[in-house]
Amino acid sequence: MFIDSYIVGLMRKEFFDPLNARKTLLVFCCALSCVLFVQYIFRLLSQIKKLPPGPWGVPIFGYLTFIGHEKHTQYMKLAKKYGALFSAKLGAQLTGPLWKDQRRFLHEKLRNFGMTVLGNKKHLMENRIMTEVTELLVTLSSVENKSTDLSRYLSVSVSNVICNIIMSVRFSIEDPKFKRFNWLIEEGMRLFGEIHTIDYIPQIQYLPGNINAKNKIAKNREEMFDFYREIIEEHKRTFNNNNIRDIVDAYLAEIEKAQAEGRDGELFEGKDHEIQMMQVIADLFSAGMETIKTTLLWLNVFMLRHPDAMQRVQDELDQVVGRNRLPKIEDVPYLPITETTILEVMRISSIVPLATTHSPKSDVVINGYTIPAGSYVVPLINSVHMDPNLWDKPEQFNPSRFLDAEGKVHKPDYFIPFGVGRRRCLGDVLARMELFLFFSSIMHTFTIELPEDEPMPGLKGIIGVTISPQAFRVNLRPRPLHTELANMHTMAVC
Ligand code: HEM
Repeated sequence: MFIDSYIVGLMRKEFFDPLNARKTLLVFCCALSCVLFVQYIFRLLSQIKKLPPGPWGVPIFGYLTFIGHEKHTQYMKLAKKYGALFSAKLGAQLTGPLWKDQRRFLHEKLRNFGMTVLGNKKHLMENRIMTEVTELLVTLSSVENKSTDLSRYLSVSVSNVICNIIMSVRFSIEDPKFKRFNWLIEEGMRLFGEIHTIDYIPQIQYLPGNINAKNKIAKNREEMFDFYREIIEEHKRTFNNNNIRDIVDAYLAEIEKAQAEGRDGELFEGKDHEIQMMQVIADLFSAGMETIKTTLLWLNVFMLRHPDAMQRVQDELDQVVGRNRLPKIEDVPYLPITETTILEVMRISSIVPLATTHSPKSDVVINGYTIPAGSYVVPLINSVHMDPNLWDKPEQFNPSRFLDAEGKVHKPDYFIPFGVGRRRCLGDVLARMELFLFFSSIMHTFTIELPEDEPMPGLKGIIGVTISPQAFRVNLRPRPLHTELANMHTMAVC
């Protein structure tokens, strides 16, 4: 109302005196800017008042300059200071329908390949994983009683599980393609970590260091895509709609169906089908490989540091599974000590300390605070897992905290290694199967010991996309074997 009447007055004066009118216009613009600025400040202040408490930071960058490399540790300090729900100005981004379509599609296909806890199909996945577990045990038995770095053996076995599901490919440990592939992924994760601030302030992507990193990422991505392209071409040559072998085949079938129905222009929002497919393959591979390998490494670190806990797992396996076979998924309900050991290592290591960035589409009110539409919401997994109000002595390794009074496994709602809500981990079922089968089989076949002159691995992790343990070595002492395991060892000796 005030501004409208101001404009009317100005128009009249300008009509009679053109020289003065310019000055008046200038004054008007200044006054209008002041009014708008004051309005903006009022709106901002009232918005800030409704936000959860948090640090102010500095203009433009907000709190970003204070976060540093150890984001999760810094956020944990803020959570201690400001409470479970706090805000820090960093930026904003929204997700779109393409993600939803891809997630729905992948979820359904992964279930078809056995990523399910129910029905007959669960054995499909178990069989795929056990092929790799057995192969790993055979390889490890050739290095038993020698100081060994488990990381490279686990890398290839875990990669083979996910590669098999995605594109029916297996690698051998010495395969130069596999080594290069692994190197590209590791470098990609390191480079992404280096330039993560671009997500919040896109303008800084043009700084020389960031341009270099972005160019390297693009070059590496192209090299990986060349490999995927070859795989897709091979799948196209051998495609049979009645025998869908893996995720690549499932995508090819979907594209063929969309073409037949005349809606291929709509598929993946009309984006290039092959590029979409390759991106999904790349994402699934990196999400499904690094996480499992890292958790298995932490399991070994904790077993080295707590031989009594390892002994309890082995005693339980001997009693329930016996010495004639390897553990199976159907044994899980009878192996609470083994299961809670895995859960406790997942809690205490929180290998994915921050979940992905979520973003509400409209304003959301929580505990009286308003989270504005489009703001970043980052669940702090490790803060929740280390909260002394939720866990008794959270710094201590104690698998029995997951056991109830009757000795049954109990997972509280605030145990969230796979995140929460609609963006919860897509691979949680596969992850739980893999962790159980790999860990229990290694424990059943070997005792993990620290080689002479090797330091005990510490708990301070290396920060990348996941938090992984520092390099360490183990001695694998074989455990007395019968039938199935004995045959496996004979194979290794041959
Ligand atoms: C110990 C193993 C794993 C852990 C701790 C883990 C953890 C997580 C977490 C915390 C998220 C983000 C969830 C959120 O933002 O709320 C996530 C997302 C995701 N994970 Fe996992 N994950 C594991 C294994 C796997 C495996 C084996 C796969 C392969 C199929 C996988 C595929 C994915 C995908 C595709 C997403 C993105 C989901 C989306 O954005 O909709 N993860 N994971």
